[in-house]
Amino acid sequence: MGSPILAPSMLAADHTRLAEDIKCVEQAGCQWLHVDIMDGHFVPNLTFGPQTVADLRPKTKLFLDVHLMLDNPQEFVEHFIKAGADQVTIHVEPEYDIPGTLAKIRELGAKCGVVFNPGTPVAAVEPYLEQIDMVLAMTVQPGFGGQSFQESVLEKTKQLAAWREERNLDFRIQVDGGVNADNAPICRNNGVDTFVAGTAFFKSEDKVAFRQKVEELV
Ligand SMILES: O=C(CO)[C@@H](O)[C@H](O)COP(=O)(O)O
Ligand SMILES: [Fe+2]
Repeated sequence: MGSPILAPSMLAADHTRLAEDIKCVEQAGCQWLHVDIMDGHFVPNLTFGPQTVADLRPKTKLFLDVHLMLDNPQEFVEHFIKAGADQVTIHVEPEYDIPGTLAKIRELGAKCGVVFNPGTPVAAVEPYLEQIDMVLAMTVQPGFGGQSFQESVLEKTKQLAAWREERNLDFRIQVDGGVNADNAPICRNNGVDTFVAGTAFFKSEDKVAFRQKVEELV
């Protein structure tokens, strides 16, 4: 299990002043920034495109963790990696060439991961575990920030952690949706090492303390 990492989600930032809000993420001592890309088809919402990532890239050294919520991610991974994404995660629910897309992400020099929704069986990601750097277990239905954490998903992160250990694999296990400083400990107890937090991070008065709680430093 990797050391705990907090990845604040840019979705909950002020979209008219992204560069300033990203400075808050850096000042909190974070290493990662989670960037949600939505297409209005796979999820009923729209967010950012490759241009946003390209414009942010020279402004920050944060590890850009790009979560693609697209029906056709295979058509966009190259654009996001060329724009500066450090890692790209792709959903397993749409029909497309998932192993080929993961291989393409790696060839283009980024880390890769797979994502599954709360209603998707954990078995859907099992075929890719040897090919990835991270599995993202959604703890809300994707599309919007500010929803309630679905604790039942942690049975699946526990299963992922068991597979990781039994097979001597080395992927991170991330949760995304409704994550806060109160539910981070139960996530950690179920194998999670990477925590996306949008609303809870940006609303917290003391962002350094928030990070320290989630990363188990206090
Ligand atoms: O991918 C998504 C939503 O689809 C997330 O990354 C959200 O941005 C998390 O926001 P909070 O639930 O933490 O407010
Ligand atoms: Fe996300």
